[in-house]
Amino acid sequence: MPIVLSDASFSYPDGSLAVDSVTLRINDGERIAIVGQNGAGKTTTVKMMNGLLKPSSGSVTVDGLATTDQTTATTARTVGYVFQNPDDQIFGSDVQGELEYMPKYLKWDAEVTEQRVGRAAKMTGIRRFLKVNPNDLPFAIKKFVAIGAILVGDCKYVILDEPTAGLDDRGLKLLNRMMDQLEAEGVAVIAITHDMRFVVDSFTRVVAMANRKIIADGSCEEVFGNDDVLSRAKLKRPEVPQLARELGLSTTALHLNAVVALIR
Ligand SMILES: Nc1ncnc2c1ncn2[C@@H]1O[C@H](COP(=O)(O)OP(=O)(O)OP(=O)(O)O)[C@@H](O)[C@H]1O
Repeated sequence: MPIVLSDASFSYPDGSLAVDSVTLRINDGERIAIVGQNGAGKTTTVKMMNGLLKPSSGSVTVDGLATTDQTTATTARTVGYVFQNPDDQIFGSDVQGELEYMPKYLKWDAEVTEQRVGRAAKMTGIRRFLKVNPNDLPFAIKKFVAIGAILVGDCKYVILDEPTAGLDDRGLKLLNRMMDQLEAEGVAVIAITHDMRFVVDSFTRVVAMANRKIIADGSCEEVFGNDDVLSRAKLKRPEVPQLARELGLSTTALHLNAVVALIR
């Protein structure tokens, strides 16, 4: 069962329209990158997916249930949302406590809690920091604590807001490995990102937003091959496909090995 936004719009209480009539379907186990310039409406769109915001008009359903008919807490159990800034999410005094917050709130038994916390800590590479205060951790590790706290739950959809910001190569590898594991488990990953290299390396579907609307929804090849979309969404083509174009080799090659093969 999917997440379906149908002509969903959202206006903030001050009256400003942030998302204008967006229609989008996210299937189980999909990987989708949502891209577009600041203020395009990306964060508002994903907050509608997990019930943090309810559409002002149109509808948002998660596995067939309208978010307007459910509490945010109920929708958020199916659609996890990892905030862009871990400091907006983390409040536990140690990492273990942070990871155990949801199980305690939902009164899971000790065995299930231990198993889910262990799995989330392993997937996010934070096992050796369980006794540490998150505020004493570097930003990148704190980001993984924030992700881990969401993965403890049994979400079918995980939203990551700017997951690569502040990550080095090691963090990026860990993030990709974690996304591969989620994909293998049939969990959909929806990421908002300004990192176009991450998009071409790690996603198959790209949704581009501009001026509160979706202006493109397709494969990386389709979106990064479309000059009109790139200019309207103010996106920069990643270096490798840009180089392939400038050398007159290909308008669709995205990865270095494809470009090297063309040169050879
Ligand atoms: N709490 C709010 N009150 C009023 N307007 C808001 C609020 N939050 C966002 N907006 C406005 O809604 C529009 C869409 O914002 P949104 O945060 O969804 O965009 P975004 O694409 O996620 O941007 P960014 O990449 O900067 O996070 C913007 O014009 C923004 O100024």
